[in-house]
Amino acid sequence: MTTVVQIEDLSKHFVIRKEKSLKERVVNFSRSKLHKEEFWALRDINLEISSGTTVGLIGPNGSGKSTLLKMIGGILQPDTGSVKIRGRLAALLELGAGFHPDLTGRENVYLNASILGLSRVQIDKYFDAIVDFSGIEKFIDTQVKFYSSGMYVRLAFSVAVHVDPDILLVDEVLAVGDEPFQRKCLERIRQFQSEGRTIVLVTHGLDQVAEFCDRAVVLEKGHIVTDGSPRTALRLLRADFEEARQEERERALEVIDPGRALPRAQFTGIALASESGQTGHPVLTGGEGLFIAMQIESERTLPDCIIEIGIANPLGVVVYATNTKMLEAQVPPLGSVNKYNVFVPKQHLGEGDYSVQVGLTLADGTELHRVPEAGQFSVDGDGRARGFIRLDPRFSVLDANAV
Ligand SMILES: Nc1ncnc2c1ncn2[C@@H]1O[C@H](COP(=O)(O)OP(=O)(O)OP(=O)(O)O)[C@@H](O)[C@H]1O
Repeated sequence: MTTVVQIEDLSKHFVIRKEKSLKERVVNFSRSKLHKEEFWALRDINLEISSGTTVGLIGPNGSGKSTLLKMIGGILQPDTGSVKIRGRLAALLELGAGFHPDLTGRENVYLNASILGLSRVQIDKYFDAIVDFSGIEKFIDTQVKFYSSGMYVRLAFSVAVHVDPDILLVDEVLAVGDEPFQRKCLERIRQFQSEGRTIVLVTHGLDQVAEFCDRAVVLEKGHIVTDGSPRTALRLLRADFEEARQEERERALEVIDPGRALPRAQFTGIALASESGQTGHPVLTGGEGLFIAMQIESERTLPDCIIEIGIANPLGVVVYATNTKMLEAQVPPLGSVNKYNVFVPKQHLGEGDYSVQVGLTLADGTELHRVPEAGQFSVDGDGRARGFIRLDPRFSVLDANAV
């Protein structure tokens, strides 16, 4: 496979202008109300993308994903380092990028496609297909400043996929299209994949990354923190999101509950085992049951706690969840160290990898602790089916002489 995008030591900084406080102005004898601050949106990025791969750029808000995509697309210039591209590139970046608001849809198709490298004759040839795919023929002679955001994206995506690109860059914008159009776009992306084109996708739709990408690059604060299989990247990113959520929750609790009336109680140990005694990351075969052992430590006695357990698939979708209240299980008041065991006999999960998540709440639903990836296990299949549940269908022939 050849390298079609080569990024070396790439950095990009922006200058943010902030309003000074009155105190700052007095202390610095300054008349200006603004002060400038340098901000590195990307720092020392090294990335190689091979032809025919689909790469998802993911990460929290403001981590630099769109900036990186714009630099691959040549819209932004690097402050240090370089971006080298091999092949024709089409980009669907921020809303309206590449479109002139005062021109009509028709004029913009010609403008945009010619910027992307198509000749007038080629655009004439593709014009009807572009408009047809966009589904906005009624508005093609309207100035695009009167378009809704969905109409913009419909036309822009349609141009991008008709200019025969080797590399397609797609930012989150697809999300503003309606569901049928999004489905159509994703089908087109699949077609591009089968044709061996390269796609770089920025998205917050983590399920989409798991479904479409061969590789996921996680950005945080302008740095690449993970680069690898979507499963691993998603697991780490979700764990980071959960950690950030817990920290935010702690901070919010400090504000509403300064003396910390809310008790500290948390899971201090989780272990999984198969019915046959395999521990660590057990592999369950033939409907074998699963044991989940857990330990909770609490700083004080707590009555009426609810323990939750969930099983999630590799995309993070919870395929099963329950709690001690739903199970009508008695949880004695929490002491300082508490040990429990949950046994799931005869599980009916389909072949694949799963994770166990646990949570602890008070009876009123107040969350005390949650561990999204408390343990992992796999289920072995017998090759008779795909999917997340295991059924036992029976096939029978009703009439074989109909023809
Ligand atoms: N033109 C600009 N001027 C100043 N700062 C900018 C500019 N463009 C981006 N930034 C800043 O750079 C950082 C990275 O922005 P970027 O849009 O790349 O993040 P992102 O990961 O795509 O975020 P999101 O998920 O919210 O779309 C942000 O803090 C943003 O405010």
